[in-house]
Amino acid sequence: MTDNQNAIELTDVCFRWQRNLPPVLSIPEFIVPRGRRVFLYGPSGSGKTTLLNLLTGINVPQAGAVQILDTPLHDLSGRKRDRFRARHIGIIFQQFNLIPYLSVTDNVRLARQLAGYRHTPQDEFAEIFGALGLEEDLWHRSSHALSVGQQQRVAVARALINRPELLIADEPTSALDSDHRDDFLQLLMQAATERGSTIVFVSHDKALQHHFDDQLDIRDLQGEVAACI
Ligand SMILES: Nc1ncnc2c1ncn2[C@@H]1O[C@H](COP(=O)(O)OP(=O)(O)OP(=O)(O)O)[C@@H](O)[C@H]1O
Repeated sequence: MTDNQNAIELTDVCFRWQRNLPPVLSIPEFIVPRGRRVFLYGPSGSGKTTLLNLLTGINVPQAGAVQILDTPLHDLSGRKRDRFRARHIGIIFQQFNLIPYLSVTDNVRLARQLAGYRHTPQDEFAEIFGALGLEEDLWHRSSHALSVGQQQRVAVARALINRPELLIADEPTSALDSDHRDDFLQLLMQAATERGSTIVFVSHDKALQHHFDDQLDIRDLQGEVAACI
């Protein structure tokens, strides 16, 4: 392993969902330097979520290298990838994936436990909840009893509690009205920037792209990869 300045390095990646189908992703090279904030867009079905699944090690490509934070995910077992993801990557899903019967705090605590931390000082929860504007009277409420905007903030708190080097977000604003999207994104960016996280953010909403350093069409990543032909 080499210590370099890139958070993400994909080389000659080929990914198919099924052997007899054409590849969904054929990416000669994709590099994101550490601390960079990338807005990723492209038409429906173009492979954005599939790419995020490779970056988080949920899936591995049939060919090529996926090097994340100096770690070759393509060489790791599923169990080691799960462990790496829990410790180093924060993920915000489109549907949030909160556990409805757990409280706000316990939803976030779960991310700490999955990453192997046995104890989390209350201050750490208070800090991230405060940064995201989650008032104290919500901290012990079940997440099913929250508004969509509140659930979204809890999902961000859960993604950031382990101070992840890499933050991955898949359409996290699609359930918000346009008035709340910019506010939400500002909170998200501020909290992530304070933690020095690299961000890859997928959205169809081009109005959000000015918050980011780079705007990238996934179709521009695709190219010829020998193992894919
Ligand atoms: N689990 C799966 N099994 C087989 N094919 C899949 C699977 N998931 C996605 N696909 C296919 O892979 C292609 C890319 O899908 P993906 O979800 O990555 O696109 P997307 O760009 O994220 O789309 P959207 O903007 O609609 O969310 C599509 O043709 C889709 O049908």
